[in-house]
Amino acid sequence: MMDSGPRETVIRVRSLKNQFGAHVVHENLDLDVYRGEILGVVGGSGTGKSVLLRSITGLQKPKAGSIEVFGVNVLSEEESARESLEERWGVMFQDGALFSSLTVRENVEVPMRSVPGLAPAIRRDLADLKISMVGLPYSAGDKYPAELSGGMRKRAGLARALALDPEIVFLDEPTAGLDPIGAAAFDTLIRNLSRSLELTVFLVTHDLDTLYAICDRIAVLAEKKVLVTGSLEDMQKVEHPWVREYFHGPRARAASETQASRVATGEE
Ligand SMILES: Nc1ncnc2c1ncn2[C@@H]1O[C@H](COP(=O)(O)OP(=O)(O)OP(=O)(O)O)[C@@H](O)[C@H]1O
Repeated sequence: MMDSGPRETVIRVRSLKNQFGAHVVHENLDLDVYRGEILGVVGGSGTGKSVLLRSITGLQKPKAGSIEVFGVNVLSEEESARESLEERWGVMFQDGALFSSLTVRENVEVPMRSVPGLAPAIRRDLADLKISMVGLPYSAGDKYPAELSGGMRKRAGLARALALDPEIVFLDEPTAGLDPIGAAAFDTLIRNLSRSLELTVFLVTHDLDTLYAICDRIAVLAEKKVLVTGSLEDMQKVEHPWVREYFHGPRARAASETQASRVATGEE
């Protein structure tokens, strides 16, 4: 992330509450996301990482609180304001969430269909551009999701998330289910796209390698809220039991060593 001058908050969550029946998932949750950063959102299973992502993107109506994206209140705005906001972000769900009956190119074209006056031929060319941006071969555009590997499907999902040139992308466990080499390649792709397109990335992950390799900042969900935010270094000092176990455990050490060797061998 470029770190020059004061940081611009692009997502501001305050006093968020989410509840399903008697089960309170979030209570008094606050979070700021800054322009251009890659924020890694971590936490134990069921702490509500996906629910947070869904709340911010308007897919889950919270019980209480406020959510502003680019200064617009996601929860109370009129439909038209919300729609124009939705053009400024893209979402990639875990399995890519592609339409199985559409080719990759047609999937990437879906969000573009809402843009008035965009001729089909231009839409097609733009979709091909997005497909190549995520490192898929040109031929992938004509394939159906079932014909692709898991890693390629994720790339296709990312291409669709990038369809409208968003300023923010939300990624829900992008490397889940990928082998380590595929996961590392996906991390590199996210980082390179984030830098070249000046994207803000909200990234839900369990993957410590991803945190070490590409995240500028980490937000830990625990005890129904964002317990702490900061750098990896900051996380080392947090005394909370889950945070200690997560960032001091053997997997964290392995991830830290992997990243150190990547830097040493110039892969970084
Ligand atoms: N639509 C829903 N109805 C009822 N409960 C829900 C719903 N969506 C989520 N929950 C519950 O909210 C809690 C948080 O779910 P969420 O999927 O956000 O967790 P998570 O932190 O992303 O977990 P994981 O790391 O396992 O993916 C869980 O207990 C889940 O069962």
